[in-house]
Amino acid sequence: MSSPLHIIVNPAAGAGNGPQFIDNHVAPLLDHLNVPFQIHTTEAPAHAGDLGLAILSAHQAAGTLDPIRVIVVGGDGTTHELIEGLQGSANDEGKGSARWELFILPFGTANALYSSLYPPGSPLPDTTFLSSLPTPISEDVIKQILPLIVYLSPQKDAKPFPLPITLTTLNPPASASAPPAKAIPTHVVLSTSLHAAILDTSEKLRASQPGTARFKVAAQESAGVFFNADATLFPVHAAGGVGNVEQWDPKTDSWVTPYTLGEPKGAGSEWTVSGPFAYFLSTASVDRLEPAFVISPKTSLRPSPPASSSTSATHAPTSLENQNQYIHLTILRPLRDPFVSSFPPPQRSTTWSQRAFEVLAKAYHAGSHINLTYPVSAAGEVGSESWASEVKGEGEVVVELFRCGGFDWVPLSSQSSVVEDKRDEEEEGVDKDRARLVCADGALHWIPQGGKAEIRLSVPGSDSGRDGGFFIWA
Ligand SMILES: Nc1ncnc2c1ncn2[C@@H]1O[C@H](COP(=O)(O)OP(=O)(O)OP(=O)(O)O)[C@@H](O)[C@H]1O
Repeated sequence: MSSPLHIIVNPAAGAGNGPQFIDNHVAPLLDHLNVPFQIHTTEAPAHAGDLGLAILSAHQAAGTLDPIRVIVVGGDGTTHELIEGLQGSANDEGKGSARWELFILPFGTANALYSSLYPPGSPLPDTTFLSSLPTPISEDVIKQILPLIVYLSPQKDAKPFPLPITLTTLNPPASASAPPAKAIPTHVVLSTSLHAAILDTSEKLRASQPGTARFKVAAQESAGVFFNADATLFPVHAAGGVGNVEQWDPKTDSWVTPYTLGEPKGAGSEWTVSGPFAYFLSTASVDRLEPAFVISPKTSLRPSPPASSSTSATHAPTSLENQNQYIHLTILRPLRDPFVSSFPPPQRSTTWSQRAFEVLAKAYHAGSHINLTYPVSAAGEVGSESWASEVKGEGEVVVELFRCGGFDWVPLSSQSSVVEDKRDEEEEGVDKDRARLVCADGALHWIPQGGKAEIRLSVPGSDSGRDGGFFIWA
């Protein structure tokens, strides 16, 4: 008998209707198609990881070489907890680590991964193979089970994509004698600066504002904060080749050698990005954080369409892209703004805050923020026409978009130029310099004082059915 499909459902995610949806729609569908399955319900935070470990044990005890297939019914946080719980544990007694194939169903609040795989308006799949169901399946239900339909469809040429996992290590200063820190896995985003600060505030608002509106309230509070840090970007080193650090050039619509940074180091392959930063977000898997907020529009887990010319078909970065080997960074550095830097430090924060909203609002317009350029001359009133960003104009790009294989984030200690955030002062023992704040798929962590975060990418092999790691059906 083939291994069962496992369904991990989080009754606390999103509007809380995952369990009912499984009972009403998924279970009858699988029963009808004679697909064996087991339902596991999370009972508390982090329980998805324990459930994953129990599934792994049962799978190993059964001695099967099948992949472990799990339908995750929840938000990005539920998948994150499953992956985090399994980290370092998937060793199959020397036979290689287990291969996990995930089907994410969008029952969280933001559903970043699902809406990146299926942006609003995506074409619906052919579901004629479901026409024998006693009750016809509605379009609304189909839109929530798209990965499952790909898998269950009789056309069996589909296969899951490798899911890149970023591994973040929060290291104390080199002088500190601490045991090596355990890496934090993320499958959606790893961020610092404004995005992490927004999550920090929005978690505090979760009880009073369960919907996505709380993110906007939190953004108002932190949009003018400057985060003092340096980042170093590293190239991709993968079996598929080496991929240099590159920067998106909206004027030519192509990836090019970084052009807003100084000179590279490390034999020309490593690049330093000096702060202060306002926004710093990395992802290897999603182009959006919610259906309409397309913050990293060049990121996709789906292979790019075959290139028309044979030269570009064998080009290393394209193949690395198709193996999901790049981390994409979306960066805003406020002092690159000619208006902001023309003001004395006390007024920079409020000036920048308006720019930040101007830019991030454009992410809601199909990710068009990456095409913005600063006006060439820093004249005119803040908020006026001459202050506004242009689209692919003559000035410097507003958003710096890079792709790389990994990076270090090194917070610098608070300095007078940093706008310090005073809101958390009631928290005992926590340093208030929020450049040390890191958000890993919505979970917040602090980099030790004087230390740094090291972010590296782990991508499962995609050529052999028995390769371990996480794969995703879509
Ligand atoms: N039985 C439970 N009771 C309470 N909390 C739970 C339970 N099971 C899981 N959780 C917690 O629910 C939280 C929310 O889940 P999840 O992040 O998937 O949904 P979300 O926050 O609504 O959506 P998204 O992450 O897409 O924004 C998780 O962080 C998890 O720790």
